[in-house]
Amino acid sequence: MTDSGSNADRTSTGAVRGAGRQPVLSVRDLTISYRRGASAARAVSGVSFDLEQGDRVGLVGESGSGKSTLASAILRTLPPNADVSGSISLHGDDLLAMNRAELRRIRSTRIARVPQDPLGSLNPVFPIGRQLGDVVRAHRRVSRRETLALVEEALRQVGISDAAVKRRSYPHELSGGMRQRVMIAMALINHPELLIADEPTTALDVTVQAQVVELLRRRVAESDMTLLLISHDIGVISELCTRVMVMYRGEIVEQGPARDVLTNPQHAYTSSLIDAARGKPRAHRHGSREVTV
Ligand SMILES: Nc1ncnc2c1ncn2[C@@H]1O[C@H](COP(=O)(O)OP(=O)(O)OP(=O)(O)O)[C@@H](O)[C@H]1O
Repeated sequence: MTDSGSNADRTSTGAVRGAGRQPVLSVRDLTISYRRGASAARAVSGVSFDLEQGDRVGLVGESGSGKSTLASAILRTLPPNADVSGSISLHGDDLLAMNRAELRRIRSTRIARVPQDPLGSLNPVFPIGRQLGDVVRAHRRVSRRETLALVEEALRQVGISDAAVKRRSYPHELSGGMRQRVMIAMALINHPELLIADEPTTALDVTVQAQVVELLRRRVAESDMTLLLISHDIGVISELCTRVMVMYRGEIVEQGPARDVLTNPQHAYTSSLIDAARGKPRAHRHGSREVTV
């Protein structure tokens, strides 16, 4: 991850590591506003960063800081009332200029998403195996038999050992943890370069959360994938991420190696987030504004 616009100063380490290679994702001066009637509210303000191959970057920040807006811009799923300026490129390809057909081609094969709510993302009327198979066949010319083999392999890779049976299950027949495993299988089945996970464990029981975090960690490491993980949970970030970006009111206010940011935060807001995660909420000053987390 290289810094290009943040006001934190230790992010240059990523720039050295990525020198000479094209980043997987490059975001430059990204600004996003939502139109509401005659007015507009800015949700993301002049954000710039790079993600290099294999980077696992945690995006943290309080509710409303712009994390999901940033992720939606990268996924090209912003609502029609969003105005975007700046640039986002995926291995040099201009994501913001892509038309629908181009976006269909890159979704799942180059960029994929693990959602917060698997139930809302799965189709209730089809077995999960069929839904995984549809994702494969949307992008590859493979026989039914090959599709089935790929689906069962994908399910086994996320720890679903009785894949031949489980693939016939409907979403409502599975537990929340199982459904999230299915979503991870679906996100990875076409080997994307970049995985965006938006609060992937928030909707799960605490015990299942740990298993899903471990699964994500293993699968991302096995495939040397680039990960952008949005989370409020500093614990999840420290388990999964090598680097951290902190968003505050639409800006990236701090970024750097996870160990440095989480043990020695430079920005008062980041300290508050870490204290909040340790159960020590407190108020601090940010600029002229009083903030409580
Ligand atoms: N569709 C929309 N229309 C108008 N404003 C929106 C829309 N979506 C988000 N916003 C506003 O944009 C700002 C950033 O919201 P966003 O959801 O990106 O933050 P977030 O950091 O992801 O928050 P959370 O952690 O609660 O998901 C907020 O002020 C929010 O109210």
